Amino acid sequence: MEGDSCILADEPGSDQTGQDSAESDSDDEVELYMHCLRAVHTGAQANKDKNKDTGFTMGKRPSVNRGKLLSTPMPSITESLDEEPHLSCHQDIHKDTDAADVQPAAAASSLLGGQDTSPPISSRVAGRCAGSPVVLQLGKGGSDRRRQRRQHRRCGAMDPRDNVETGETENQPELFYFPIPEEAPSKNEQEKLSVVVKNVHRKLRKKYREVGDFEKIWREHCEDEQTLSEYALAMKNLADNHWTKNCEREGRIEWCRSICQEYFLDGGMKRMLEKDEKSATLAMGLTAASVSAQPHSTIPSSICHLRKMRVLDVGSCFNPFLRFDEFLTVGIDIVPAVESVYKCDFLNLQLQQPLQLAGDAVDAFLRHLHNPIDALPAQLFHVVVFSLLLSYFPSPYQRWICCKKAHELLELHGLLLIITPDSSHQNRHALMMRSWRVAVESLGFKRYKYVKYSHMHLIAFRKVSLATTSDLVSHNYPEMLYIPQDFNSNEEDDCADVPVQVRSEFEDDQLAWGFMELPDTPYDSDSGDSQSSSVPGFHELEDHILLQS
Ligand SMILES: C[S@@+](CC[C@H](N)C(=O)[O-])C[C@H]1O[C@@H](n2cnc3c(N)ncnc32)[C@H](O)[C@@H]1O
Repeated sequence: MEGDSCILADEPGSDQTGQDSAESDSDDEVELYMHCLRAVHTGAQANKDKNKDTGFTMGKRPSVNRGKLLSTPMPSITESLDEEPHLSCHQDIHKDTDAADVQPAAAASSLLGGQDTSPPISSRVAGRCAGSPVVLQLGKGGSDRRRQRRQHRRCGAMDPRDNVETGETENQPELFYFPIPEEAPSKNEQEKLSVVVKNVHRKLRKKYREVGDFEKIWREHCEDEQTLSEYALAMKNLADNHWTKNCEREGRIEWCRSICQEYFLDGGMKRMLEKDEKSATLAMGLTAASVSAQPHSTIPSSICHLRKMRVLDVGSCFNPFLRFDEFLTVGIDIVPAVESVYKCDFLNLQLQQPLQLAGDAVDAFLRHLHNPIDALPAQLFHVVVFSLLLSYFPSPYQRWICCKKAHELLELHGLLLIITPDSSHQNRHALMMRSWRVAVESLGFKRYKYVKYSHMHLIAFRKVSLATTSDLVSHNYPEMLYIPQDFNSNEEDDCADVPVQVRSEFEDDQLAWGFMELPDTPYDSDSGDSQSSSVPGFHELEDHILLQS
């Protein structure tokens, strides 16, 4: 899913959204395509059994897994479903399992018979999809053809005139190519892994709600090595085997990288400082001429003469930043999933006096840290990353402690990058994100960038003051770092050892298609630029980032 939504995030209005292909036939084709996908996803086993009954010998059929069309992982389709309501389509899918199961192979045989006369629309659908082609045979002629296709679907997609053994047909029908996404077989595994991860979060929240004492709960949690190891393995597996394949374009790690590049290397920080200086001096009543003469006096020399950006990745798990040369990365985690990550509980990390060393020496210090890490000097890093970290904690106060620590660990003008999961549309949790902003800014940060991807918020804060400006007595800042799950007491009921309900594939696709309609709108808080979206109201679905279907 990440990959899908990313299309809009990065290139709103690009033709990858497929708007140009919403022609009269496309609705039906998309529906058929869906139908076909369901059949392939869910019907493989049922196929075998049913074929025994019907005498179909699918095993003899030439494989349809040929002629890969494109390497893009997921189809990019925005054509709306046709006039049949989704629900009935869904029901159809179940009703027509028999037909759907056998249809692709029979049709594929036709393709092998050399009757490839696919019209352009088919190649457009196919051309934007990955995987192996499945061919559906359709009758000839405009509306007749459409009627026939509907009939075809309702009565069971197998055309009685087709010879399922040879794949030959009486007429010479048009052939439509419908690809099968390659990730289908691994989807179950992905779901299971995401359930492992989500259940850990849920259990923690449940305990917190029951016991209330987050320090006690946290201690017990950190001692539960088996759960933690399972979690780490599941996260690594998701990252290695699922996300890398699915989320080429909307990757949070790439986002972090590009923000750092832009801010530190491409003049982003300089622009921000100029702006700050202008605002400050204008506020003091100076003229524009004297404003432009203000020096950026506060930039630390380690940033002025930057060799590598020093990155602290908290909750690193599998050390995703290690592969980037421009970073000197220190990954920490309560349960490292790879050797290069240091074991460290950030919540209990001790902070020491800043090092008074030259840049080289600081880099050397970072390269020779001891495992596990219990303490670190303040003002050591240019970047602190919380990627999917804060929502792990059951209490807003823990999130707050983390942000406060990040502030202390950052050099002046350093960046705190926060990524937090949320699959709802951009405006749904606007208030929540606003409260996060106020809370984090109260610590001495200023928001630099914000973007909503399909399944997450990504926010960059820059450290603008050495002192923490928060006033805990008069404000409730920690509580402001809330997430919707903090208030959802039902979510954990009985979840302890029961797999959480997973969306059906149909729901997945509805969601996916819905997201493709959304313009994603980067928001630059400093410039105030935002193209806010008017978006449909999806219901809240937690942590879909873990299930980037
Ligand atoms: C959802 S995973 C995110 C992994 C990775 N950052 C990513 O974006 O894919 C959250 C990680 O935070 C780690 N974590 C949770 N609390 C932590 C703490 N107090 N200190 C360090 N790591 C922590 C967990 O062990 C887990 O590996």
